[in-house]
Amino acid sequence: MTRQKLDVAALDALGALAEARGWRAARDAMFRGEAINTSERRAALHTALRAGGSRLPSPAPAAVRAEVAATLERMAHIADAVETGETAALGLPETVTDVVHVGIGGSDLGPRLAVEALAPYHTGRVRCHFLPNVDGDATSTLMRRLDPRRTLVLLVSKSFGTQETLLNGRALRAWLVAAHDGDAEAAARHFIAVSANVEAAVAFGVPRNHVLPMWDWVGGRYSLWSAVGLVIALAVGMPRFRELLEGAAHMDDHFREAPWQDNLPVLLALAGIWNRNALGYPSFAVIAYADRLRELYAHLQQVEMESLGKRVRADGGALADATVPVLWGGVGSNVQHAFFQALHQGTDVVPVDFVGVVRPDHALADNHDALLANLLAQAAALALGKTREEALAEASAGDAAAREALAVQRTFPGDRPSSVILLDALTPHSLGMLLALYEHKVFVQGCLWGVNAFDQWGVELGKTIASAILPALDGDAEAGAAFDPSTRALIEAIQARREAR
Ligand SMILES: O=P(O)(O)OC[C@H]1O[C@](O)(CO)[C@@H](O)[C@@H]1O
Repeated sequence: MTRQKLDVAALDALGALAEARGWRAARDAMFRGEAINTSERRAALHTALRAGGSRLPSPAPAAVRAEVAATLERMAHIADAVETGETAALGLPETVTDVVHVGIGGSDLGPRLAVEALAPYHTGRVRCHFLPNVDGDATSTLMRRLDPRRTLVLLVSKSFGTQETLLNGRALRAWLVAAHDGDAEAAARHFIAVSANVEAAVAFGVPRNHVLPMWDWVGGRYSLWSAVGLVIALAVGMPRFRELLEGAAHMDDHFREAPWQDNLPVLLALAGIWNRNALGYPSFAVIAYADRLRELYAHLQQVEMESLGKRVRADGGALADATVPVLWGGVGSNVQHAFFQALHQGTDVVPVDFVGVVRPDHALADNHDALLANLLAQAAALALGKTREEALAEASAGDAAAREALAVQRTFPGDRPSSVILLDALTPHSLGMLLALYEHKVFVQGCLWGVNAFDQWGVELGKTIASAILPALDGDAEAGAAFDPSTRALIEAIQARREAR
């Protein structure tokens, strides 16, 4: 259900634009595995990862489908072994009670969201922990709390070159080696890696038969459907993981079959384009009225902003329009008591996607009714607002001038757009559908804006500078001299305070 500020004529014009930009041909090229990620000369074939759950024949290359099937089999062996406690047969530790998933960005956000969202489906065989950040706080806390002999570490990095992941991996390796009295081989049994760079994972010390593949045709932010999602399979079991894939595949089928007028990803995309380009709204919020979807907006931040945060067209030409709005969000009803004031009466209009769940996984019906009532109320309040006359009728105290002043404060402009997405229940299947819905929304917007939604050159510069700063922080004066005055001053301030201790 949407309350977008679009009339039929505007929607038809946007649909005609999508048709003129060839969204259907572009979509089919993606599903076929053409190199649509032109700057990296790669396919974007995340849909092939879930094609097994599709009703439609997959146009992805047979070799790709075979690799996907083989990898799913390997994941199933591992997940089944963890569930039955027969891990030793796979060269893993005899007992596994805890799994630490080490990875960042796309190698973290999607899997973490899914593991949290599917809590009622957890088998309970293992506890799952996530270690995305290079901040040593979380790493050292985990090393204090967990029993290394019963811990399985998943090193998840498409490139196997990500600083945060490698540093945490090294810290955990040292912890495991120490727990095995210096026996590196025994410690290596605790590692599984998921990477497109198998040789780097092996060089790190992960046994070759513990490395699951990734491929250059899967973007990090689209990778939870691959072995990157092994932690999901460990948490909920492989049959549930396959249901997640199936849900996504059903959304793929809908995206492939439905005309734009009925096509949910296309309609979401067109509403977003209208809000951004016709109405000029600079941001967009996703509010889930479900605690278990608390990480949804964070995952979508990467899916939308890393994909569409581009300032030139895929062919290098200048863009005609602004691209991705800032995506932010949180969990309702908590955020009603935080930033909703600004959504209702602030000077900027922020379109909202409300995500709700009709049937909860608990018996507290009163709580759930209140949750849904809040969702519906917020969408209605944003749309309808409250006129000055209505506010005036409510203001009883004081003289006419005071009542008038109060009424102005209590007026809501309304006419603020939102969409409501309701899941029947939060299951592996519906979660798969929801996440694929947004992936395809992004695809359509990329198509209309003419940008490459599958590269992310904008994250490279900071990484390069951080590598160069490291030796300067360690006291290499020559390295420090190369930086701009602000960076130099900050490095010196940090060094001075370290020395002062
Ligand atoms: O899986 P990797 O190679 O460690 O990369 C992690 C993340 O880093 C990024 O490249 C951005 O820094 C993301 O696109 C990616 O999901």
